[in-house]
Amino acid sequence: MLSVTYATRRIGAQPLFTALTFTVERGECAAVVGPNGVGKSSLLRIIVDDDHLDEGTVLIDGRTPNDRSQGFRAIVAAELGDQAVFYDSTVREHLDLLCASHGVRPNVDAALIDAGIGDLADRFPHTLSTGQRQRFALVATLIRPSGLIVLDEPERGLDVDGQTWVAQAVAAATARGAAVVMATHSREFADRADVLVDLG
Ligand SMILES: Nc1ncnc2c1ncn2[C@@H]1O[C@H](COP(=O)(O)OP(=O)(O)OP(=O)(O)O)[C@@H](O)[C@H]1O
Repeated sequence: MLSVTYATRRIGAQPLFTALTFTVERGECAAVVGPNGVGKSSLLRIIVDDDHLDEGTVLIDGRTPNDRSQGFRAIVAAELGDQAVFYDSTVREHLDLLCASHGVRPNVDAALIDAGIGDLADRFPHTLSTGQRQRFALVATLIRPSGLIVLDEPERGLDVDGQTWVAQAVAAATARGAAVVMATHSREFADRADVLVDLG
């Protein structure tokens, strides 16, 4: 599903990572780990075509990332901590709109209940707490159809129950055949991953 080959990214003359090579198959979860500033988010941004490699290749289902392509956007679902929201649409309305744009009608309320925020469906996203908003952002990423799910520190801001929910949601996604790649500072998430990409 995701193939990263001899990938090198530099900031100025300074290499972030060099000749990085790994693959993530459908049904697998990869954890990208390493200290602050080592290049985890940069790698994820390259995968979603929001940044570029200096050398090497990233292929998703054999194709170079291209966020202008509808086909690419249909396959890749990402939560990189930069979620924008409409000020006057509720949590449920955001998810209904997102699902409609992907041509699906899942049970939005059930997904919110599963994420522990079933009581927040009629709230505006900007009124949510940090952890509630993170759960909402993750539901938005996980509820739509996808083949590759890209998550930047999904544990960010979450309490223990929230982290347990994310772990279960990621396991459910891989069980249905999606590939997941996540940057994480969670030892537990890293230990559970099928593929470990250590940039440290
Ligand atoms: N557009 C940019 N211009 C200059 N420096 C950048 C740019 N993007 C990233 N960097 C630098 O690249 C390095 C890696 O950043 P990145 O966000 O990928 O790290 P990270 O491993 O995700 O860190 P953290 O664990 O803190 O989230 C940092 O030193 C960052 O300042």
